[in-house]
Amino acid sequence: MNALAATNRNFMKAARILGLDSKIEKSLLIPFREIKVECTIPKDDGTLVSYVGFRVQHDNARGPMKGGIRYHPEVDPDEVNALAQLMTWKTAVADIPYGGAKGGIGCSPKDLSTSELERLTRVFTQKIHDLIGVNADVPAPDMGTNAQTMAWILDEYSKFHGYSPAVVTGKPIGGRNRRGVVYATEALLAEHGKSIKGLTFAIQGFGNVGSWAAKLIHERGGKVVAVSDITGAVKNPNGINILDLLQHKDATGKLADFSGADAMDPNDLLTHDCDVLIPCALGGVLNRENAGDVKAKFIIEAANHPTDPEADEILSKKGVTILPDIYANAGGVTVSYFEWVQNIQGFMWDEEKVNQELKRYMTKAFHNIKGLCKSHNCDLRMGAFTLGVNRVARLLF
Ligand SMILES: NC(=O)C1=CN([C@@H]2O[C@H](COP(=O)(O)OP(=O)(O)OC[C@H]3O[C@@H](n4cnc5c(N)ncnc54)[C@H](OP(=O)(O)O)[C@@H]3O)[C@@H](O)[C@H]2O)C=CC1
Ligand SMILES: O=C(O)CCC(=O)C(=O)O
Repeated sequence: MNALAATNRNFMKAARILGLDSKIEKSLLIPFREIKVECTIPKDDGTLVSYVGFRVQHDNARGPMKGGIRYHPEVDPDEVNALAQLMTWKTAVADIPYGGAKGGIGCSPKDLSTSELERLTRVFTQKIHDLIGVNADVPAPDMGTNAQTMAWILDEYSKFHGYSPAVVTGKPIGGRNRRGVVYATEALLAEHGKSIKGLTFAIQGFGNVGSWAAKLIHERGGKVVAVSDITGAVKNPNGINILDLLQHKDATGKLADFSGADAMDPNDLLTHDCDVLIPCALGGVLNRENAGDVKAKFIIEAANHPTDPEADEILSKKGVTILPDIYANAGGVTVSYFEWVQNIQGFMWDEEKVNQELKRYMTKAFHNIKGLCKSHNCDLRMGAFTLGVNRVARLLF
């Protein structure tokens, strides 16, 4: 099922639980605005190449629209739409004053030089600069983009509007705090009388999100027994030394050929023997083909929409507990909110305050979701969706 159909299906399920009026349902399914732009740049050898960029602004009932920008060959309008809608529910679940948006460019960032990426980012910004803004729509990194991409957007945007640091988050200053997935995991495990220490973890993706999750789990005494990226996968039943693996990836750009673990087929990562599975890469990776073979008892959706609705049903029948994306990875946008607030106020927080506040937001959201699971007798995904959808819908009309 495509990402948009799957996201709409989850939204409709939540709308039915909440008894939403069909007119409100319809207005929440239709995005506020969809932008599609042509981005042509000269390559380093002087030849011209054209890309298509998207920004979907889903809803702004709760505040400026917020969401990442993805550079990936599979970026398409339906997927960006789905991701933008998920941002609306995610920011509402986290209870931060934002709506939802998402953007992307259909390109292979690894095949572009740094100066080509810079030109592409600047052209994209030129095309959308009058539709984003500190109080309108605030981009951030997602797959294939990073702090450098955000710095280029800020610089290009500032040429048109004056220096406006709060127009993007995930900028280089101070780096990006990525403890949210681990705080969410701890909240779920505590509910089941467990902790990270001593449990086994398999992690798909070793980029911005996956490498941080792996590092923090390793630091807390969890055993990361399998990790994959696009170049391959590695496993070690005794636990991989993640600090060594990070050094290896830094030095070689890949996980493959790491001497501290055995190579494995990346297709087996999601069904690897472990207590907790954390998808941190693409959407739709858990589907009816592989869901029946999943061995983990817990799935933490650090990626956006990694589980399609058919897999959701299969996994639920198997008794697997899924911590849904709109809560599990909400730490990223919550820290974006802290960055935006600091930029607007011109007042800097220290890292301890960021961590404390993030933990407070994540813990509160978890308890709010659990409360709704109890009152609606539903799973965590519907607990999170009903929480998010209701917080938006109650502001309409
Ligand atoms: N960045 C953020 O702030 C947030 C991101 N997310 C979501 O988390 C997920 C990951 O994002 P992020 O970490 O930023 O992206 P990155 O681009 O930093 O990392 C993606 C990782 O996934 C790997 N990967 C790509 N395709 C595959 C594949 N087919 N099999 C295994 N691994 C693969 C990449 O491999 P390689 O390293 O070899 O390229 C890379 O390690 C996305 O779903 C994103 O939407 C959610 C919330 C916030
Ligand atoms: O930090 C942000 O603003 C957005 C992060 C994002 O794109 C996501 O949560 O999927």
